[in-house]
Amino acid sequence: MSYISLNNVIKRYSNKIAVDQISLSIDKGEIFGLLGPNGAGKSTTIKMMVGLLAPDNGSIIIDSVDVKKNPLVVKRKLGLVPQELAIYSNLSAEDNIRFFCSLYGLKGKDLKNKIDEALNITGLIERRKEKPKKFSGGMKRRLNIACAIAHKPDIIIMDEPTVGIDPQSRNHILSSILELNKNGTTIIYTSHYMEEVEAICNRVGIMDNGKLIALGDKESLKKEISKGEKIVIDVVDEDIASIDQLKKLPGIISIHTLDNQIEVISKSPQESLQDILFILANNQVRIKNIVLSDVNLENVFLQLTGKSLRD
Ligand SMILES: Nc1ncnc2c1ncn2[C@@H]1O[C@H](COP(=O)(O)OP(=O)(O)OP(=O)(O)O)[C@@H](O)[C@H]1O
Repeated sequence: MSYISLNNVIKRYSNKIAVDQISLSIDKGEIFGLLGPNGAGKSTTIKMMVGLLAPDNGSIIIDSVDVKKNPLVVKRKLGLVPQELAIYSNLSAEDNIRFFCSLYGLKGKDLKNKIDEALNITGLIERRKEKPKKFSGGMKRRLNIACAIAHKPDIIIMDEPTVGIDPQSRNHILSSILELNKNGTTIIYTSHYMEEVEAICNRVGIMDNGKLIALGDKESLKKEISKGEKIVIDVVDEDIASIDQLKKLPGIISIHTLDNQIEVISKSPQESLQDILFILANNQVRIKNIVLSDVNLENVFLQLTGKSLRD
C-alpha cells in the first residue's frame, strides 16, 4: 500500500472545478514534485492533503489514515509550508518557531534542540533573536519553512516556497530540502518553476486546469513524451513563413517560438539541423545563435498542453 494516495479526488469552488479527478500515490522517502502553472489546482490539492479543505469526491489516505475521517491524526505527521507567509512579525525568529512547536506539545530540552535544528537547517541561527520585520523576503520565507519543519514531521508539504525570493535564499531552501529528505522525510513540493522541480524531485506530477496530465519519474517522462532533442535558435526577426516550412520537415516533433527564439524538438537534430538552416537562409532569417540541448520538463509541459508553464 502506498504511503500517500489520492483516489479520484475532485474539488469545486461554486461552479469552477479546481481539482478534477486526481489519482496519484507517493512513496515514503520520496521528493515528489507537483508542477503546474498558476491556477492549475496545486494549492487546492495540497489543502485537501493537509485537511484544510474537504474533497467533494474521492479520498486521500496518508500512512493508512483517511484525512477526511481523522484529520488530527494526519496533521501530526505533516508540516505545511504555506504559500502565504505564516509568521509573526513581532516575535523573534526563535519565538516564532517556539510558538509553532508548542502547538505540538513540545517542551524543555527537546523543544530547544528542535528550535536549534530548524534554525540551523534554514541558515537562520545567527539571526535567531531578531524579529522578521527586519528580514529580507528570502529570510522570511526561510523562517516560514523553519516553523513548519521544527516539530520534525514525517512528511513536509511545501506550496511554492521560493516565490519571489533572491537566488541565494532559493539555493539555501533547495539544499535544506535535500538535507531533510536525506534524513528520511517525505517531501511534496509544488512549483511553477520547472528548474526547481527538475533539480530536487525524483518523481513528478504535472497539473493543468485541475487535471493531472502526466505522472512519473522525471527522466522517463522526458523520454516518453519527447522522444527527441532540442535545437534552440536565436534569430534577429521571426518569420512566419519559415516557421510553417520548418513544421513540415521530417522528424520534427514540435516547434515553439517566443521573443525571436525558435525552439525545435526533433527526433534526430543532427539531420534536422541542415534542413532548418537551409529554410532559414532561404527566407533570409538572420541567425544569432544555435544551441543543441536535452529536453526539459518545460518542454514536456509545452508538448502536452501547447502552452508554456509561465503563460
Ligand atoms: N477560494 C477560492 N474560491 C474560488 N476559486 C478558487 C479559490 N481558490 C482557488 N480558486 C480557483 O481554483 C483554481 C485552482 O487554484 P489553485 O490555487 O489551487 O491553483 P494553483 O495551481 O495552486 O495556482 P497558484 O500557483 O496561483 O497558487 C484557480 O482557477 C483558482 O482561481
